[in-house]
Amino acid sequence: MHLDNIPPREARRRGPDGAPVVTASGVTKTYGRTRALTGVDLEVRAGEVLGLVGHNGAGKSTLMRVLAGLESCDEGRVTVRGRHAAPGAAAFRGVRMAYQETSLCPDLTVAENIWLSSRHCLPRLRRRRAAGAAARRRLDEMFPGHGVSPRDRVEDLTLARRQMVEIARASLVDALDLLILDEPTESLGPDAARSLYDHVRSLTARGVAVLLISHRIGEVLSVADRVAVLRDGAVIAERPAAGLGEHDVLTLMGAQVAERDAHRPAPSAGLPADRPVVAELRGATGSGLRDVSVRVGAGEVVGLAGLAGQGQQDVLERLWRPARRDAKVRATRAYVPGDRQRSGVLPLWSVAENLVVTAMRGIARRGLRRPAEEREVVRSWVERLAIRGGADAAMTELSGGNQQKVIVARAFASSADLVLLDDPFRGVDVHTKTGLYRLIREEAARGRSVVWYSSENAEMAHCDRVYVLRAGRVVAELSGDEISEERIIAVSFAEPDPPTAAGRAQGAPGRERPQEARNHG
Ligand SMILES: Nc1ncnc2c1ncn2[C@@H]1O[C@H](COP(=O)(O)OP(=O)(O)OP(=O)(O)O)[C@@H](O)[C@H]1O
Repeated sequence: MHLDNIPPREARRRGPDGAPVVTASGVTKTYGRTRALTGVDLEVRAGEVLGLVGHNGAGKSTLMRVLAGLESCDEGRVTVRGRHAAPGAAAFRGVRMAYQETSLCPDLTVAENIWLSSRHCLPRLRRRRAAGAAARRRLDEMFPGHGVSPRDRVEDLTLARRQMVEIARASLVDALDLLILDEPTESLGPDAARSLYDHVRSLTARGVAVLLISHRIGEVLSVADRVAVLRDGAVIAERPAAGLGEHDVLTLMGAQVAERDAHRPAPSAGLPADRPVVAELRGATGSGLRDVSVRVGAGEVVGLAGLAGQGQQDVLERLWRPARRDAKVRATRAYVPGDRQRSGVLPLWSVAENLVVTAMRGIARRGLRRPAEEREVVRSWVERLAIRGGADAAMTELSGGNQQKVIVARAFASSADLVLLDDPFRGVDVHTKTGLYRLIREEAARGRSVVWYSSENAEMAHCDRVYVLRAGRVVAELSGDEISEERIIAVSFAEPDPPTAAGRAQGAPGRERPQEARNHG
């Protein structure tokens, strides 16, 4: 059967729109002492988008795996179109899931990955070509201008492109009944996210059910027909999205809404002359940067903003490894990488080991480790960031958001004077984010410096100063009241200067860029 030909509704094995596709009844799931789900009742109906929201560790991913037939439950049952189905049963074939961390094999190509997960719908002969063609068609349809070739090795793709392939992979099946999207837009730019939701609408119009998990509550409310709120493993509310406000949802989730905008710095005008500079780039050029000058004062929180892929990671990289003459960094440094699966998490180690690994040296005396002091450091960070799972849990037992908290805690637990953050709060719930903003300001008040790239412009309001980058150049330096989402967007999209001959030769600005690089914001 041809992959891209989703049959017309009457030919599909689905009921009328609105009929339950997958239903969970009294589902309970425990991992050791952790009760991830407690008696969940939830129904996903044909032709609807059901939004699922909840704090980090609420049980969203666990519930998704149970609903997709990938995991068994301890109590309760899951039915597909009214019939009881055991995990792995053929009934789940039309239920597909796109994972937040992606499920792709990094050392295989895009086409090979597609063949692995969709081989039952592909011809046996010339399979690589068929898988490549199907992948390209679906990517073109979902993410115009994606910039992915079926021959690309997944490992070489950016986070955003990997996410696009993951979503396309999930939707490639001969008869899609339910598409589960776990934090699909955390690594995508606004254009790619818009394209995705256009596609979601075309799927629901054909009767496919979509389950959307996201911490971006505004996005959920604008896309979903219904919203279910999961709290500590139980569905505590299920409402139509129309008429629900962001504030209502956050309150149901248990977030302290009033605190959200606290912890903003007092407005300042630029870097005070008397503040020592701990790190500096002077006219940094090459590997993505073009004459970038950036200064970071002691105890300052400096933001890097602009559309994604405009050189922000290169600035962080240059401050992290200041090998060249144009970089002067006096401070000791810690780095929170953007891609936690590739370079952040030490998966075979416990939470405590992951957390203390950078602080160990500072805690040790005469080269000897001090286990009691290490345990105390770990305990205080687990408590401070409310890391669900505890110090002794294996890293892989933690939910995605809690893993991210450990990586942030690891950087701040070190004795580094300068903490470099590469979009660190992806997948972190609103309540935890509030705690992390407070943490950043507290650490800055103690004299620590922070350089922070965020794909969410609103977060930049927590910075003292912000450099906005475009095509590898700093196009604006904002401080105090100038820092606002609107201003950053305006500067990011302002007409670029006409390219110079030298610029054209280097090929940086003024050139057509792929969607992913152009549109993250
Ligand atoms: N394989 C596992 N082993 C042990 N505990 C687990 C495992 N998977 C999940 N858990 C625990 O179950 C709980 C629910 O985790 P889950 O990943 O479902 O949360 P979530 O709502 O998806 O969180 P996030 O928003 O951070 O992704 C957490 O306390 C987590 O530590």
